[in-house]
Amino acid sequence: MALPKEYVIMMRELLGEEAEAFLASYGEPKRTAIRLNGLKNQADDPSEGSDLVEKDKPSAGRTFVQGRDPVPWAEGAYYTEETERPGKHPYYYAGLYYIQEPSAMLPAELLDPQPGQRVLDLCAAPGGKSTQLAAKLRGTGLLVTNDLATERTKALAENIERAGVGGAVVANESPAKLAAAFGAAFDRVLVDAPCSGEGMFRKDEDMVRQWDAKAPARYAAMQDEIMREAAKLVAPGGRLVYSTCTFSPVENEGTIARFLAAHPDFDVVTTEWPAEWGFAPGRPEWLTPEEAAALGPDRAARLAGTIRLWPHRVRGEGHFAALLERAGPLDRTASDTGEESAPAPAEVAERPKAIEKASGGASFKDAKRGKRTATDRRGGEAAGRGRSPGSRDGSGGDVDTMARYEAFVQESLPGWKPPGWIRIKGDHAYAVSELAGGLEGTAPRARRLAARQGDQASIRAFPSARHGSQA
Ligand SMILES: C[S@@+](CC[C@H](N)C(=O)[O-])C[C@H]1O[C@@H](n2cnc3c(N)ncnc32)[C@H](O)[C@@H]1O
Repeated sequence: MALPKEYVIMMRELLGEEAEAFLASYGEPKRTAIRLNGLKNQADDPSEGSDLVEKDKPSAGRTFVQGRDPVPWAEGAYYTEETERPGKHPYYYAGLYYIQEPSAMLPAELLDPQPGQRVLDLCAAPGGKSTQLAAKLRGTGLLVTNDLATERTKALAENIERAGVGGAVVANESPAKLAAAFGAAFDRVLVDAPCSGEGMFRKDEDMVRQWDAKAPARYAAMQDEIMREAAKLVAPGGRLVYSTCTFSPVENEGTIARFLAAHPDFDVVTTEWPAEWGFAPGRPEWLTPEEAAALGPDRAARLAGTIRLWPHRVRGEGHFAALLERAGPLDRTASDTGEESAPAPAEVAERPKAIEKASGGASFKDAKRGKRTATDRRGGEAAGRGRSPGSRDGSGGDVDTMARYEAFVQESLPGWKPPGWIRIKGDHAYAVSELAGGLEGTAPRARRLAARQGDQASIRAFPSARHGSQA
């Protein structure tokens, strides 16, 4: 593979004696893998949860991975051959697995969301890490999955839907707008940042063509801005993973150093991994003198707790990941185990102040009182009485669709309650998680975002259950 000259010089300077082994890795095949979707590869006994790989009765997805090498750092992930085409298999279209580069599976593992938590994936498209995070939530809690690029967000929404994710909200917003809408509401935040992509040269030769020596500095400025907003979204005691698929220090240790210097309430969490996986520590000595001075020697040394994945050391492509924690007690509103269902609106008494504030307070009080808007109905309640079929409800929903949805539930699913409140969008009915209260139905600002979307989804709420127009 022909690498840019300046890139080779830069990597030789960084890696010294190790550079030859690193450069030789470009002659090796790229690493490929799939990750079983824990939300769909259920074992026969539902009480067995999503601990699927150890079970005796293989689901269709598990049959597909039999005999393959597991990716050791990722739950339910297996290497594939470079020549295979798992994207053409019906199981892929059924959402039984997701095709994901093995190193790219590390950030979600590091973030390690627990069932019941509120999780934000800020730069999420096309959704590899979001689907992984969703599987870890096991249908509980809330996943807000966002990307700034509209076209990419459409692919993200499709992947979330194919994976059968419940309780998710897909957003197409700037981090600043999300920070204004939600505040510090998330237990876990992932920033899988746009980057110069040096770690993906073997996987995607377009990345080689697009690279130039100024790219790392350009991306670093973008990363600083995203991280500034991301910090506002992390709850006290919450965790933030920052990851890239590049090697340049200014986008990795540099971004974390600049972030920590500006956010004394965040610190690096050091994790330990089996030596045979080949993970390497971050390199504080690669900071610029300015970055090092702004952070101070003690905090700079903490950067050794970040993780570098080098293609000549791990069975995967190039990656960087940093696990950060915000100081303070984590004030969980959902249960720690997350096994209980989400509270009904009248019970959401311990909703974080940040959401309450962002939603203007009044609507939250309405929710506490059990008052509902036109789109905030549970199955079985009457819809659109006194309104002509086809007229719009309060936030762009179609009253006729709501009526057909309710008739369908009454006739075909008597007694069934959706696991959230119902929002009508076009000819679909979505059950929106109660934990998304700051976004839909309670937050006037965020509701405006959703309402102005036209046919370009700005915010799409994904259901735990979804019913088409035949409803
Ligand atoms: C490395 S990719 C994310 C890959 C994704 N996490 C996955 O696992 O499939 C980075 C993403 O950041 C998005 N992006 C770029 N600038 C952004 C910004 N300011 N805010 C949010 N997302 C942004 C890009 O559109 C791109 O989809």
